[in-house]
Amino acid sequence: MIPVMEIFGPTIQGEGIVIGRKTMFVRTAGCDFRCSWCDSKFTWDGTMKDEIRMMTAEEIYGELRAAGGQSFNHVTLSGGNPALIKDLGQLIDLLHLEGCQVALETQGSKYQDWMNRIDQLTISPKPPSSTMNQDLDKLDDIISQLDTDKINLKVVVFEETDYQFAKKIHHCYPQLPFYIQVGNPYLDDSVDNHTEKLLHRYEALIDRVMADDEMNNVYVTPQLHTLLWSNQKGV
Ligand SMILES: C[S@@+](CC[C@H](N)C(=O)[O-])C[C@H]1O[C@@H](n2cnc3c(N)ncnc32)[C@H](O)[C@@H]1O
Ligand SMILES: Nc1nc2[nH]cc(C(=O)O)c2c(=O)[nH]1
Ligand code: SF4
Ligand SMILES: [Mg+2]
Repeated sequence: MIPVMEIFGPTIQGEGIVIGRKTMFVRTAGCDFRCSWCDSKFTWDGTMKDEIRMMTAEEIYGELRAAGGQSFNHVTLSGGNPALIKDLGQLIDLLHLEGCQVALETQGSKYQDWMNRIDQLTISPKPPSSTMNQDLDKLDDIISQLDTDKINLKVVVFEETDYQFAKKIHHCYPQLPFYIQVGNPYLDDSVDNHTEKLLHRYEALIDRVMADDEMNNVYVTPQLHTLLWSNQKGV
């Protein structure tokens, strides 16, 4: 069984290596981290615990089709930390059988043997501003068990210490595609539009990377969905 917090889409993947891709989302409940700026706290802080549903892979697939019809062939699994859930392998296999590609977002704290069956696996180690103390040996152990052609790294940056952390991670794994993503501090879920402020922060991060001759092989990205829809749920 899989603890599901929400199923939504089709929408665009707003982040990372498949940014812009038409995709459905399955968001699992529960996380082993507590990032200070987590934009999906409702997956772990108890405020929406009544909405968690224990579902089989078949039930999730049925709901994806009910929401998206035939209008998708890509599904993103996020959370919370979907890597906590052993049974997710059944959903990944079913989605593949049904002709869908599968992406997954995780922070690199847990390994599952289904990870090598993900088409685009994004690992997003947490920088100092998150207040998490990412175990870099564990991260290394996980990365060493994965196919390098399937994984990419994404580090969120709010401040200079985060930027230095991002650099360190990139230089540990120069062979992996590296995404540096601007942090969003505007986490209220009102429909207030924070686009202009977010674009300023994005531009500042671009300037930082452009001036740095040790960060040439990187992608600097915003959260596209956040520019469009702020931190609304379900988009
Ligand atoms: C909500 S997390 C869920 C998956 C997994 N727990 C993780 O952190 O990778 C999905 C992505 O959103 C990023 N994220 C979370 N809060 C953010 C924020 N306030 N600004 C920018 N990115 C954020 C995370 O770093 C991660 O890359
Ligand atoms: N559109 C959209 N793109 C996303 N990329 C990563 C997301 C996430 O919360 O993991 C996310 C999300 O919540 N919505
Ligand atoms: S690891 Fe991901 S889901 Fe968990 S608290 Fe951090 S950003 Fe949120
Ligand atoms: Mg999100």
